[in-house]
Amino acid sequence: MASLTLCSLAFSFAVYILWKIIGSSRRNRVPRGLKKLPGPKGYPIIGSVPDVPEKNGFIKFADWGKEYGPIYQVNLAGTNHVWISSDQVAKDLLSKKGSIYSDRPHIPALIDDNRTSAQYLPLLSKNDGWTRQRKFANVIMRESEKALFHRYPEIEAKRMLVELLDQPQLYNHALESFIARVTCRLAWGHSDASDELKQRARELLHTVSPTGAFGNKLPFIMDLPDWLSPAKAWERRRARTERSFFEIMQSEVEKDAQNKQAPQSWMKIFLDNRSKWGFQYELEGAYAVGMHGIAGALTIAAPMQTFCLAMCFYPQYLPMLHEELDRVCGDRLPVAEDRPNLPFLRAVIRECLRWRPPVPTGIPHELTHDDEYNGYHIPKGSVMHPLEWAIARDPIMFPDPESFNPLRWVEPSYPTYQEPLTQYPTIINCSQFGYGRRLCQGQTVADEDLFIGIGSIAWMFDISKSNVPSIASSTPAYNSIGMNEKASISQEELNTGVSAPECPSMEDVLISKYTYPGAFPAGSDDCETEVPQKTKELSKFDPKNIDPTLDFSTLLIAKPLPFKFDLKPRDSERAANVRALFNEGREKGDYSKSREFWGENQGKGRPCGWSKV
Ligand code: HEM
Repeated sequence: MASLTLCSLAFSFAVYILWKIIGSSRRNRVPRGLKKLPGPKGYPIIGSVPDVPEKNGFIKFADWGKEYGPIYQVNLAGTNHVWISSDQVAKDLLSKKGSIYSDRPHIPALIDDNRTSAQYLPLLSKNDGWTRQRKFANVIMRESEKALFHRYPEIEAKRMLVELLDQPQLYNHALESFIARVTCRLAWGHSDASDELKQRARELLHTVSPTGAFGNKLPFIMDLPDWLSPAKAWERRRARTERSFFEIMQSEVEKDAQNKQAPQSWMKIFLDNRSKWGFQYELEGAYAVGMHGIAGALTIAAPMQTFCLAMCFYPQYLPMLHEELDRVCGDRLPVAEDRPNLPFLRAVIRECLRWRPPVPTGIPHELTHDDEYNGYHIPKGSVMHPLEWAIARDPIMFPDPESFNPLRWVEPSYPTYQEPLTQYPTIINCSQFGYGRRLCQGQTVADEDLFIGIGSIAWMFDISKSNVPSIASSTPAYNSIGMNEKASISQEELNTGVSAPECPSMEDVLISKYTYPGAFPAGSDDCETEVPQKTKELSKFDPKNIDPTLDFSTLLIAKPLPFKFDLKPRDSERAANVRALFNEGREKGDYSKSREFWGENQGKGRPCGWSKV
């Protein structure tokens, strides 16, 4: 049996390698009169894979951009990847030639083909499924924007602030929960499933990230039977759980709608106009809505975490933000209508996205026909990366690009300044949302969440680098309905050190990424038992030399890893007001408790449930 297993493994691997060699030699033929794009030479078969570090690989790609120019190519395990570090080149190709540059590459680690299965809109090929789902997405986004997102961000901001007051050391958890609850309400009308949504987002991110699932590194393992391939079995369970979750959510909203009790949501819009969308089967609507939920839950917390980081390392800007917020809002929290009057808040948000782009490598497009650019040949099938990290660091457009400087958006002497200040700066249509026909569809949701979320935190708190460990808020953690009492995201995201002396030090937290993250219940006292152990891999990494503002997670959506800082209410009156507002909301039934979907231990050992990531 064992030898049979080994033989089939060796055979699959050999076929895979042969296929890669044939494919790559075909692609290497450059038509007469054209040049090959420059780029690193790499090794036979595997190309430049060993030269790309797992951590902050985007910096390596940006460095190659400085060496080889604004467009270059790299062979990664037999696939031709083209990296673009200039906004102009990205526009010339991905936008102006959108008809051939708008496909998506295959993601081998997914159990169903991302290009054709109509499950993952952001990953679909440029086909009919993509067209009809994008049309649907346009409608749901327009409707939500018209309704000021049903004020969900403002409602949830109060709960987030109370969580931050009570347990500042779990700031990452509070920020992630804020985003997941708003997105959950937008998708299905209530926040009950926000923990589940976070977990679905987390697992999917692992599967689709080149540095995540094993199946993306060694695609042939996805062709083996499940019993021979634990990574494939893991993915099958993830996909089954995702489908089941989306089905449950759809059928619940349908039931509520029949009883005339369904609040406005993207799902309700789908159900109210079912025949209009042209979806092929009922579940396509469940996926179209669910995927927007996941896309939101994945991305928007990253700039909020970056905001905390920036305020610690560039403290000169927080008083300016406080001044603007106090002048415009006084003793109340910011609301949607304040947008035209808060240009500096918008500048800070815009700068967070530029300084630390949430998707630093961009989401790749695939080229469907051979093309030519400035005398260079770009072969069909190339995976095209608008490298956000480098694009946002163009020194002409962004002088002193490594510095966090929101003034570049509000002072006329900077090239990025734009008027009128009632509208600009804005994050809408910035390069961090991509290019051409695949432009991000959730921009307005992200804009609103960040405006209200970051605005509320800045209105309420002083944020500063932590020098001496201080004691957490004297108010005991709020443990009643509506507050989040359990872990729903990884240790990496929860295990922060804000103002909690007994929690792991920053060094411990840095080291923690080398152990596999597990759940760390919010509110649990035994931080010490969770201090991660050093592992062998630590030899690759010296925590003492890392720039703390560059300590990011390694998946496709890069988030600053938790770090230690002080988060203190600016005055007790604000804190009391927000608590009173939250209590009022609770009494009205505005805040529901998060719900478990898969039974005990999040479905451990069952066909559906949470998987370790
Ligand atoms: C700060 C937050 C966000 C960032 C930085 C971001 C970034 C991106 C990027 C870079 C792309 C790929 C664009 C391209 O291929 O050229 C994308 C696509 C997409 N985003 Fe976002 N996004 C964010 C929030 C959201 C939200 C809140 C939603 C939905 C509620 C969303 C839904 C989508 C969808 C559906 C696509 C796929 C479009 C397509 O492939 O046709 N995004 N996003």
